[in-house]
Amino acid sequence: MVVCSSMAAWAAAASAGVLAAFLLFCLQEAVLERPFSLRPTRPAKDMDNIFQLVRNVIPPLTSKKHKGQDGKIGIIGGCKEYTGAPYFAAITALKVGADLSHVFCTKDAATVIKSYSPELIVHPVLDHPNAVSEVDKWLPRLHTLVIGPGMGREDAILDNAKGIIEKAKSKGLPIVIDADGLWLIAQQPAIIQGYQRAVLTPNFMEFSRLYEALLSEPVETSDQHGSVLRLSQAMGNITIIQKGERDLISDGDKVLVCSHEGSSRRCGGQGDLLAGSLGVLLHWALLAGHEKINAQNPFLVAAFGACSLTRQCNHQAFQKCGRSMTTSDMISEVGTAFNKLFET
Ligand SMILES: NC(=O)C1=CN([C@@H]2O[C@H](COP(=O)(O)OP(=O)(O)OC[C@H]3O[C@@H](n4cnc5c(N)ncnc54)[C@H](OP(=O)(O)O)[C@@H]3O)[C@@H](O)[C@H]2O)[C@@H](O)CC1
Ligand SMILES: Nc1ncnc2c1ncn2[C@@H]1O[C@H](COP(=O)(O)OP(=O)(O)OP(=O)(O)O)[C@@H](O)[C@H]1O
Ligand SMILES: [Mg+2]
Repeated sequence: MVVCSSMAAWAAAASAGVLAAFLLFCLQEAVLERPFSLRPTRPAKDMDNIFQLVRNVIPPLTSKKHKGQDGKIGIIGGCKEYTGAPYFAAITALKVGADLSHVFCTKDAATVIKSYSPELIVHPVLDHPNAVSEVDKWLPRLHTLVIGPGMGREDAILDNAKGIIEKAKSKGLPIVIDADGLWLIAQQPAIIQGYQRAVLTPNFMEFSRLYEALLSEPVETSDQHGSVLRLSQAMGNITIIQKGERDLISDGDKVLVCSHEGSSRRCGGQGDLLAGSLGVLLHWALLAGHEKINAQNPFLVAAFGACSLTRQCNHQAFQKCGRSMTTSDMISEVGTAFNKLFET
């Protein structure tokens, strides 16, 4: 599921004099790569079976819990043009296993999003003059925020998103930043730089924008591992998922690769599904505690879980629908995909 195929990573490991160790863990199903680390590269056997680490953080379903304990997720996004993206993220959070999913969107988008699903709680506040305080009231009751799907790029909304991020940071809330949230971060990286309870989930374009903003040079496309590692370091070791043919995940120290089989169908909305599932898995990974994840970085464990789940949903939906597959078809697969990967 996780591969070591980068020539650059190979060369870096070899030059560090640890080729034997590198070869050893390349042979295993799931490996972790530490290319370009200034410290000696060493195999991380404790993270070899990362699927198992994801399984370990899944909360048991028991009769002793009350509503909310398995996750209350907030999505910041949804405007006149984009109502699908926040819906995909919010409904995926519920289908993965969160108890409550809130969407904070503009007034225009709220009725539309509500009409997609009675399961979502929708707040038409994002273009309100008091948007930041309206959302702030809810933050103590949320476990994770996902900021950006379908948010749009209007200055007033981006300003509100900035204010919401600041409030969330002050409360130590885990934050996923995606889509237009990443547009904001590319303009003003300091908003999130150094806040290690955040995960950024850029697609190809979003990654390029962030990289150029932070490192003042174009992305080195022949060196994907090094690029994601450098960007994470420049962001102050925030976890970054670079989505693509293979998903590269880095916390500035390690690089994980998720190449779980998906399909060649690239309909819009798959990234939104990833962001919503990540919101829940982050909460679970942080709640589980160090022992359950062998003292690994919970943000890496959750990120790997969300990438593999998204790709498995894509794979299953494509088997059924082929070219007509859309993100809604993927969402119908969340339950079985989750079971197959993490509960069997
Ligand atoms: N149903 C809905 O409501 C949905 C709403 N969404 C929402 O849309 C908003 C904008 O998000 P985004 O991702 O479209 O914006 P951005 O990052 O500027 O990329 C746009 C352009 O980049 C290019 N491009 C992309 N990949 C590339 C590659 N590998 N290699 C090369 N080029 C590549 C490609 O350019 P093109 O080929 O069209 O010229 C693409 O069109 C945001 O709010 C998001 O949440 C979506 O979530 C979908 C579902
Ligand atoms: N070429 C590819 N082959 C296989 N899987 C891919 C490929 N490109 C992206 N994916 C997968 O699709 C998912 C979404 O990535 P993508 O780059 O489409 O995000 P996005 O552009 O933000 O999507 P959205 O349309 O929701 O905004 C990720 O899980 C990623 O692994
Ligand atoms: Mg996207």
